[in-house]
Amino acid sequence: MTGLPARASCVLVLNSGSSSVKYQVLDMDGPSRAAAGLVERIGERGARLVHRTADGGERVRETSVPGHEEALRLIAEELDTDGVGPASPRLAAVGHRVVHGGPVFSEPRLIDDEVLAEIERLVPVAPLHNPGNLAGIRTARSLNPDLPQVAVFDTAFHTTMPEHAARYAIDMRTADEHRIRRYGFHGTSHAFVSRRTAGLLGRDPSEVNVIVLHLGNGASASAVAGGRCVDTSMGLTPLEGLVMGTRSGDIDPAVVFHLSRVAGMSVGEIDTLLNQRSGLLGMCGDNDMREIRRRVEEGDWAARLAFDVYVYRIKKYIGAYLAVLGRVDAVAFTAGVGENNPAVREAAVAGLEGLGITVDPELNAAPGDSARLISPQDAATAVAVVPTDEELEIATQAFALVNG
Ligand SMILES: Nc1ncnc2c1ncn2[C@@H]1O[C@H](COP(=O)(O)OP(=O)(O)O)[C@@H](O)[C@H]1O
Ligand SMILES: CC(=O)OP(=O)(O)O
Ligand SMILES: [Mg+2]
Repeated sequence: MTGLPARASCVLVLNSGSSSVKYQVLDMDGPSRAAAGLVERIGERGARLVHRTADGGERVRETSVPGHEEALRLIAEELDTDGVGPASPRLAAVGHRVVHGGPVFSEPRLIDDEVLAEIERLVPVAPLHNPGNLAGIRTARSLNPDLPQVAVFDTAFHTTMPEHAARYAIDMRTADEHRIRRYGFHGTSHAFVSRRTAGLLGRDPSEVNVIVLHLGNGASASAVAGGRCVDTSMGLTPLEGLVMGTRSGDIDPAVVFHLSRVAGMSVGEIDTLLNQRSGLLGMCGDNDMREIRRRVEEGDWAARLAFDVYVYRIKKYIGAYLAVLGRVDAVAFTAGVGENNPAVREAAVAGLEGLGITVDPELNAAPGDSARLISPQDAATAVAVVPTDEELEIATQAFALVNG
């Protein structure tokens, strides 16, 4: 990366999970990707870093990574080699994905001690996510205390939800005292994808209604009216809604009482069951859709049932959001499963032809890595595959914030 001018046009984006850190450096002059990578299995055996350079090169390091501090130090070393490390004058900011922003944060925020303390207070409602986000922020700050750190919240896009969509029908005083309401997550992705979908239709986001289906490891649906979120499937925590890799999504809350009273499970055990041992994994032993599809093709009964429950839930949300929006211009599939799995897309809209929602089998099956329509040309509602780019969205928001 020699020959580029040394000015602060780059943003380092960190998506710190409990056992992994995904990162990218984006040069906002392009925008173009200056570097990207992943440290996985932090605190476990077999930890490794995979670093990709702008010219398509790859460097892999297999080494012990006991915690986030060591992970970020490794990342900093690799980025230094490419001239875009945390001390480089080319960096304008670090943008952090923060999953839970609670009721306070509806916009990206420059991180100070107060913002950090609030993210910490939200750990109980995002136990799988906020602790990793915090570790990433603290370590990045210590590596270069002078570099602006910006938090971009998964919940921010959903703060436009009306009260009737955000409220649970429970005792109002209890709800308010404990800030219990539906917050929604993956908002950075829902915002990016709904906007891109409008672009694909050649229309302004303010004119179109879109149902976005973000189907990754975590999965959520949103109803977006004229660029604003009016409902989404995740709630107080990222457990509500669609069936996910390891999370149940919607269940009768009385299942929790039953597991406690009848099965004798503790709250912690039930939490682990619903968040980490349920969903696709709990139903068939696999949470990777590629593996599940392979098993379905072989006639595996458990994989078939898990698949059917997964796509049936998606279909129910499409129907619900059709009712919420009144008129739907497009249904957009995104994230790992949504972008790559034609069988899921086909099954999720099967039977909705009467509502104007259907896919063209050939377009749906055709591989591709850019935003594209997969519905028949004369369809009333467009169905689209729209790759998400949460990192680009985070970098864009962080860069805009530090540049006033
Ligand atoms: N080619 C593919 N076909 C089907 N599923 C895929 C494919 N590639 C990735 N996936 C699915 O995407 C999931 C991960 O999605 P991703 O959006 O990367 O999740 P996250 O960001 O939550 O880790 C994997 O669990 C896998 O099931
Ligand atoms: C909020 C959430 O579920 O995030 P992820 O998909 O990264 O687990
Ligand atoms: Mg993701």
